Amino acid sequence: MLIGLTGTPGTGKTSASKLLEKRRQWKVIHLNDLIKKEHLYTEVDEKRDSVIADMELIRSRLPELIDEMEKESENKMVILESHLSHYITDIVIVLRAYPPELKKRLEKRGYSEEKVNENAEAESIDLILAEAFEWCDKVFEVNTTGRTAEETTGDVEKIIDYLLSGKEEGLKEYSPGSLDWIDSVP
Ligand SMILES: Nc1ncnc2c1ncn2[C@@H]1O[C@H](COP(=O)(O)OP(=O)(O)O)[C@@H](O)[C@H]1O
Repeated sequence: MLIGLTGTPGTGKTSASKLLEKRRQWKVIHLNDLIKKEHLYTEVDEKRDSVIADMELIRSRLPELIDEMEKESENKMVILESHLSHYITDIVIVLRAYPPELKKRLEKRGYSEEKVNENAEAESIDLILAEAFEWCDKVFEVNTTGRTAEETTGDVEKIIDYLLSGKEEGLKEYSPGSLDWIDSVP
């Protein structure tokens, strides 16, 4: 089973996925690292200090890698961690953070004011969640606001355990669409 872990930068995808690798030995593909390592991008965006991912190349590279990892994975489950993962997976967990809190996290990470505001703005209009609805069959939402990275990891772990056991009815608390942060960014 392939599960996407997506969300605006700073919502905690890397922290949660790394904790799950440690805690549960689950297999995780950190897609943004793979894109850079295997040059799966078309160009470098100097201004934004990022790369423009080549989705065709990524889509052609992932099946083989996922196959390999599913074979190594005891429960055949692989997490694809990236703010792009909802373009690839059918099932996705969207991490959310109240934009003013998200801004603090990104400022702490040393992002430029422009990049902080751009991401806070995207989070306030539910951009990633809307894309996830468009691209994915199953969407779950985890609000990380005011919680620790460990608590967020526990939420993600609970969703995945329920999915693995086929008991999705227990995941009502993670149904998306209850957050409205449209007015949270001046
Ligand atoms: N509830 C939370 N869940 C995840 N990360 C959190 C949380 N609260 C604060 N953080 C902090 O926010 C930052 C999230 O960074 P990271 O995991 O790299 O996010 P992403 O991979 O989504 O860009 C980390 O410094 C983390 O410690």
